[in-house]
Amino acid sequence: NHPVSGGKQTALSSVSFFNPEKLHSLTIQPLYPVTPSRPPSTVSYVERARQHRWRCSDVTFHCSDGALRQQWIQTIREQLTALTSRPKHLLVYINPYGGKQQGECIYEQKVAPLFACASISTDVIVTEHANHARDHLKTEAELKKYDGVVCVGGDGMFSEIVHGLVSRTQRDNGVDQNSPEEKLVPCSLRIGIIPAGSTDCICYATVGINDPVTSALHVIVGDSQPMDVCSVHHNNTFLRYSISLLGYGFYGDVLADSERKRWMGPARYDFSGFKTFLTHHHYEGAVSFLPATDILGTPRDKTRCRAGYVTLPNLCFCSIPEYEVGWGVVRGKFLAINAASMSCACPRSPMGLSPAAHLADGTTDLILVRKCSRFNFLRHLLRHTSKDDQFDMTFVEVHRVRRFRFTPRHCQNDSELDLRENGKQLFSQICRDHPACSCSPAYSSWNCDGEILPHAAIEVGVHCQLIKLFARGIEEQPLFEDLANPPCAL
Ligand SMILES: CCCCCCCCCCCCC/C=C/[C@@H](O)[C@H](CO)NC(=O)CCCCCCCCCCCCCCC
Ligand SMILES: Nc1ncnc2c1ncn2[C@@H]1O[C@H](COP(=O)(O)OP(=O)(O)OP(=O)(O)O)[C@@H](O)[C@H]1O
Ligand SMILES: [Ca+2]
Repeated sequence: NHPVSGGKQTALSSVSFFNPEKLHSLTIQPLYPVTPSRPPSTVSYVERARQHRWRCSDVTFHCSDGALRQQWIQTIREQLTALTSRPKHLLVYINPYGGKQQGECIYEQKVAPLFACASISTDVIVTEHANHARDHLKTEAELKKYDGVVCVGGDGMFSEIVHGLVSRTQRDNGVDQNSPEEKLVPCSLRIGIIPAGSTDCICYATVGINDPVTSALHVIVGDSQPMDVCSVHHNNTFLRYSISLLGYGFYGDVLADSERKRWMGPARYDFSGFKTFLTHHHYEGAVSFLPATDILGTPRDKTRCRAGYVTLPNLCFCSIPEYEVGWGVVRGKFLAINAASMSCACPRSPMGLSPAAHLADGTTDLILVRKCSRFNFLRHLLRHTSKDDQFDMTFVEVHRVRRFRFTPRHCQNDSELDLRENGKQLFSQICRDHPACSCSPAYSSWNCDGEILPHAAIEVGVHCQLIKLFARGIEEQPLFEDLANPPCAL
């Protein structure tokens, strides 16, 4: 019996509302009265749009009965207070130099107004240098004050937050990160990513799109998506964590080259990708791995990690002793050795490096691309841009694993670093000896979520569901009728 109209109006106050059926709503805003006797009220809510985008809309209710109106607002407030998963106080880090250097602008214009509308208070830190956010989280931040940490930036910025939070959690719990066998303690605070980077692969694979408003709305409604984290060690020394891609050979060389071209912005990856493709270096070594034998899926099946995918936590990291399963070893010359702990879907490759990889199953997909012709490697790369199976090639193999190690051929015991130092010398010596050959250097670098690692010989273990994001995984595309449905009133 009460007329409903759309459109935004200035709010007097706001509370949030959530209808799990179709709409994930946000706020009800009792408005300035149109006439003093009949003040309308506006409910803001989340509406699904195309390609996994979420948008904030609102609906205005007019009610002639002031008491009834108050009752509506009261009821909505009570319902919202009962939603304990929604964050109320967030710590926000903005990288002003990520991606196209739009981080601050994106946050101020698109995200801050939504947080304010949802009554979320924030402490905002604009970072002043690389690792500012990581070190602040590791040592100073008063984490008890917050319900979550949000980063505005790309995958590199997200990685900083993960390193800060994971290290802090281990330190607070007396866990030694340097031991590769150690079981790490999961972080309690959820992490939100407002995409403003070059690749935004974590955001793309956990939300389905790199759109700041969509990500802000996932934070507001208090979504939670657990994620695996790989720890990387060298000689019992902790190096880094990886959440998306650990890549040696092609992706390591692309990254090393692209770091020198940061001024090009996101286009640096395409430039360096093309250059690395032409260079066509291969690297020799041995990969040993512990296959995940107790899981249902394989990297070659057609299942996709989608919202609501459930894993069996009791089958996660370290639950099966290594000696029961046995390690596999593959030796040879490789163009690329990639470990994808999640699909690594991104705008360059909408299905990702490993389309069937799961966000939170305690495994990583180890992809070995053996030395092959440029033409065949191009065919393999091109398949990342379509639905064709990039693993269905004789020179490619893929294993779903819980741990793996890589030893480069020229690495003997602890002398790897010396060799690496002298790597260029070694390479040029070889090439002087064989002037007509097309030798590859002895070593590539590991690309660990967009950071170069200082060692080629590494040991990697997957830690099942070590962190949680303000996300829900990629939702199956809703039917068109759902999009057309008008918002539900209370
Ligand atoms: C012919 C087209 C083939 C296109 C094949 C594209 C496959 C792209 C797969 C991208 C996977 C990204 C994984 C994400 C890694 C992130 O943790 C990390 C940090 O942000 N990003 C990068 O390291 C950034 C890595 C960016 C890598 C870009 C590689 C571009 C390759 C271009 C090859 C061109 C060959 C052209 C030959 C004519
Ligand atoms: N104030 C700052 N000045 C310089 N570097 C910073 C600053 N804040 C963060 N960084 C560093 O910038 C690097 C890149 O940031 P970010 O991930 O946001 O963007 P990107 O590299 O363009 O995107 P992507 O990682 O998606 O490719 C990060 O590794 C981070 O450590
Ligand atoms: Ca995984």
